[in-house]
Amino acid sequence: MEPVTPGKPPLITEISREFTFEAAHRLPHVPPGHKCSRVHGHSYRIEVTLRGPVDPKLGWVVDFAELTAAWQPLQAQLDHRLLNEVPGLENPTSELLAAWVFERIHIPGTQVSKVRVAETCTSSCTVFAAGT
Ligand SMILES: Nc1nc2c(c(=O)[nH]1)N=C([C@H](O)[C@H](O)COP(=O)(O)OP(=O)(O)OP(=O)(O)O)CN2
Ligand SMILES: [Zn+2]
Repeated sequence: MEPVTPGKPPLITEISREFTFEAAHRLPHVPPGHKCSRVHGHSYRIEVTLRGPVDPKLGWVVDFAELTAAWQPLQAQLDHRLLNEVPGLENPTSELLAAWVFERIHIPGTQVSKVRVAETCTSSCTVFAAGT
């Protein structure tokens, strides 16, 4: 149940956790000569955000550790890989990687509301659940 203060709208609560992994990729559909057509690597940062009710006794949506546990199988598929070889990531742009992660994290009683992928310090992509 969400915390409610009389006279104020109920709160929407989200929790987030950032994960990191190292991987190589190349972008197969960029124009000839584009630097990203060559294999190169990134230190990826992935932020996963969950939305859900705050448990009235525990005072949290879910333990952050549950988010880490849900992430672990994806980490195993991504870390120190050539992303183009991972099923579903044949064209591993930030946009498609964010969607790939979004579709694979499920925690009962919560909804993944957004996934942010940062390939570099200055570039990132965020995908959101429709209607949020
Ligand atoms: N919309 C997107 N644009 C680009 C993506 C992407 O996934 N979505 N990816 C790339 C490449 O992966 C590239 O490695 C990252 O590009 P860029 O941000 O240009 O990285 P640099 O650190 O090399 O930036 P400079 O400003 O050139 O130093 C490209 N575009
Ligand atoms: Zn790249």
